[in-house]
Amino acid sequence: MKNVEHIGIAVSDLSAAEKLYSALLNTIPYKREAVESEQVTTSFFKINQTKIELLEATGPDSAIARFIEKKGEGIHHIAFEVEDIVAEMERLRNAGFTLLNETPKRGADNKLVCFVHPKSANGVLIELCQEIR
Ligand SMILES: CC[C@H](C(=O)O)C(=O)SCCNC(=O)CCNC(=O)[C@H](O)C(C)(C)COP(=O)(O)OP(=O)(O)OC[C@H]1O[C@@H](n2cnc3c(N)ncnc32)[C@H](O)[C@@H]1OP(=O)(O)O
Ligand SMILES: [Co+2]
Repeated sequence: MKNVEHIGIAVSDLSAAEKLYSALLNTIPYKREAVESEQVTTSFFKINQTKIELLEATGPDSAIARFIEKKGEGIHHIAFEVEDIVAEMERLRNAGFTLLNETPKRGADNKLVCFVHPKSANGVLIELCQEIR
């Protein structure tokens, strides 16, 4: 793992959350991006080497919609940057972690991503992301 790439926060109203986090962080989002496969729209703030990713569901089957329904708005996941996501997935599988996708999938912000089940990580949803070079 190289660094904490972003912290994902589930929000019900992305525009309202962007205004709030712009005031809180004293900066504005550097990008908004829809990820249709995840039924989310994301908005990214950059704070030096780490980012905040706000996520709003765009459909009822979205993981974000289910999360907010069950737990309300809040921290949804922690994403770590990795050099080689395929090798990291293999390492984690061999170490007994439950992965939520067999192969890396296209994420936001020009990344390949995969997720580790929260039950494998003390109740925290973990995302691995590798820059698409
Ligand atoms: C990829 C685009 C973007 C990016 O950065 O590039 C993103 O980050 S997209 C983020 C949204 N997508 C995902 O989260 C995909 C991976 N997530 C999943 O596959 C599901 O959300 C899953 C399996 C984590 C939970 O699925 P579901 O909610 O349908 O199942 P349950 O409600 O039965 O939950 C099982 C168990 O896990 C607990 N849970 C659920 N979500 C979280 C969470 N975010 N953090 C911690 N714990 C979570 C839930 O409470 C259940 O626990 P239990 O004790 O049984 O109540
Ligand atoms: Co994420």
